[in-house]
Amino acid sequence: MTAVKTALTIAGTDPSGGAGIQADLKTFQELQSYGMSIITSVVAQNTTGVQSIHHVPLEMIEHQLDAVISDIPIHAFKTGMIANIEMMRLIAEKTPKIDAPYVMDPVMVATSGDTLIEANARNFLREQLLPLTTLVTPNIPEAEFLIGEKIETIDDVKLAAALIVEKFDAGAALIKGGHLKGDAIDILYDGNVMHRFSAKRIDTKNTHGTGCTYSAAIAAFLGQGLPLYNAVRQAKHFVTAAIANSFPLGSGHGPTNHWATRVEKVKQ
Ligand SMILES: Nc1ncnc2c1ncn2[C@@H]1O[C@H](COP(=O)(O)OP(=O)(O)O)[C@@H](O)[C@H]1O
Ligand SMILES: Cc1ncc(COP(=O)(O)O)c(N)n1
Repeated sequence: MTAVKTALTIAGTDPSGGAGIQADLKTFQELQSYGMSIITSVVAQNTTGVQSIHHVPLEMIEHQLDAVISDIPIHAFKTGMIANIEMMRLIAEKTPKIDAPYVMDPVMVATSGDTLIEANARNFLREQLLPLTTLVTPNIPEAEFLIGEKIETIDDVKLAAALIVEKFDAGAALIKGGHLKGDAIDILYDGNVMHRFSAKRIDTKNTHGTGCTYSAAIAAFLGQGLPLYNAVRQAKHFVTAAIANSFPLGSGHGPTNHWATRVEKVKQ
């Protein structure tokens, strides 16, 4: 029996390697989980933006899910880009069969500003998928959509995190402060306690894929058996190092740099 833990991502692709499935698999690998992937949409994108999107036929998404679920134990999984209601419905049907933590990155808009999910799918995500999650990880614009209010201060962030758990029934909420001013402060509400994770803001435009990397790291750590707080703490350390080591690849928002993050883990 091997001690290796598996992590599965269900998401869209990024051929330029910075976000989506590619970022998730790189993160799983760096964190020594065995990475697996279900592709929902093939996205032609790079550091400057999204050029076109091809949705994988629903039946093929189902076959990919069945192939993995029927054969391999899944210790944790995450979802990223799920573009439309039909895909969401399929995922809502299939994933309860997976007895493992579920981290949802409610991807709506890429760092470049391009929209990645259909407008009518947002409500479905909030109403049908959120209650299935162990943790949802919205950035500020995504959290604003989920609660239907503007978020400007850390107090607003805390209120939003509480609402997402108590009103919309997410298992826990981690709201990421990358889009606010000042230090990069994220708030985790686990249904009981409000936790705060803070890092110095790094002066860089190379933030393509930060959200994907962060949620993939959390999923990997949960799959390795860490409790939620500890998984987020390790993942925050990992994503901050990946941003600090990012580099100006391409002419737009460069990617975070996973392989330069081989740093010692923080003491819990
Ligand atoms: N410039 C930055 N310096 C340090 N941390 C950052 C920076 N930008 C984002 N982060 C952190 O990266 C993680 C991803 O956040 P964010 O960029 O808001 O997500 P998304 O990619 O979904 O928009 C969070 O932990 C956030 O605090
Ligand atoms: C397929 C896919 N999924 C997600 C993102 C969001 O990336 P970011 O972390 O930069 O917001 C993306 N650009 N492409």
